Amino acid sequence: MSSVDEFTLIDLLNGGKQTIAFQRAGGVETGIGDDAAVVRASSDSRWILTCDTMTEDIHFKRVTMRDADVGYKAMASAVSDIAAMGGTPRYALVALSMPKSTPVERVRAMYDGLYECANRYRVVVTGGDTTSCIGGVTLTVTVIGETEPDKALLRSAARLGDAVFITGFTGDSAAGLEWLLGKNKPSEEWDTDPELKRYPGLIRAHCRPEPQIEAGELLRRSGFCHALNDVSDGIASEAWEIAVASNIGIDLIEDRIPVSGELLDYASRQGKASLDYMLYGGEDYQLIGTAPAEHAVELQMQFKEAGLPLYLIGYVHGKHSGVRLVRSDGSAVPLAKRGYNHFTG
Ligand SMILES: Nc1ncnc2c1ncn2[C@@H]1O[C@H](COP(=O)(O)OP(=O)(O)O)[C@@H](O)[C@H]1O
Ligand SMILES: Cc1ncc(C[n+]2csc(CCOP(=O)(O)OP(=O)(O)O)c2C)c(N)n1
Ligand SMILES: [Mg+2]
Ligand SMILES: [Mg+2]
Ligand SMILES: [Mg+2]
Repeated sequence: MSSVDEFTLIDLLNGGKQTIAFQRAGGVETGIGDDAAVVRASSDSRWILTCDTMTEDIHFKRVTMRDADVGYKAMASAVSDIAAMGGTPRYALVALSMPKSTPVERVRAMYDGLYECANRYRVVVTGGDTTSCIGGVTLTVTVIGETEPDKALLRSAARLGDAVFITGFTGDSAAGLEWLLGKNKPSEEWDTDPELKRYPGLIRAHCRPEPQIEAGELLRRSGFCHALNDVSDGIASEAWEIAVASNIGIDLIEDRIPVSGELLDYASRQGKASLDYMLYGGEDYQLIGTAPAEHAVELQMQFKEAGLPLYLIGYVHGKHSGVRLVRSDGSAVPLAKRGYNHFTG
């Protein structure tokens, strides 16, 4: 596996001849390649289908997340891909694999967290599967959401003349993870230990991310939104996905990307650039997207009325040329398509 990165592997597995005839028929309007698939439900409704997995030691450790956080975040990350399509989450299926020795209290706590998130976003858990395994706990959450015909917000819809927006702070989750790993204390103590308590916002961003369902629905209803993606692997990687899928170029303006006070403080104390966490960290679950520049301010007003932030952080230009970062001095530097990748880093 060492020679194949995560995205090449997905293409390799799903691009073969045998997939073409049957797999691409049957009412599938958007197949593999976006945050979720879109399939025809009825003449006035579309289902949105997605799943996300959380695996012990890859997505969480005992020192980074409490059991309830693991369940909460497994649901939240899958719900986030429904937000990334502008959809409304409806149902979920949960697959759980765990070693035979797992204490029942641990699973109970995970499910408390999982249902807390499901209730918050009005998702009904309708089933799943449970197995034993060798190694750590794995939770896979499949979410089924809904939207109207032709309303799903795709990565491929960015157009020349669009502004690029983001719904909130990024980088906090990656910094929170680094902080928790560095302290190496039981995660149960993250809101009582005086030292851990120093960065509650960073820890919360990592352990209790908020999928942007309300923002996604507002973007869909506004009729202004073109492309949309959720930030699971870092802004750079997600902006690249929009640029490639839409065959356009994106310039992100460094000074416009919002940064939290806690991240600024944390990064400066570590002697690191906050921008590195924001661009390459991941697990933020904010929405990054594009809308025609002439409607961007109106969109911002709609967000303000709904009590939600929306930051304009860049623009779409010309032909496909990847993603660049415009620095304070006006220089534009190419951004690497770097971010979290399961098989390369
Ligand atoms: N093992 C797989 N088999 C089929 N499709 C997959 C597999 N893994 C990922 N995909 C699809 O590839 C696309 C990209 O996946 P991923 O990068 O995990 O999405 P996201 O980051 O939005 O959660 C999605 O459309 C997803 O459904
Ligand atoms: C212990 C630990 N190490 C590293 C990470 C960082 N990490 C793991 S997966 C991931 C990216 C998001 O997960 P992925 O499975 O790629 O979600 P998707 O893009 O499919 O939604 C990140 C940043 C973590 N959360 N926990
Ligand atoms: Mg996604
Ligand atoms: Mg994935
Ligand atoms: Mg995802």
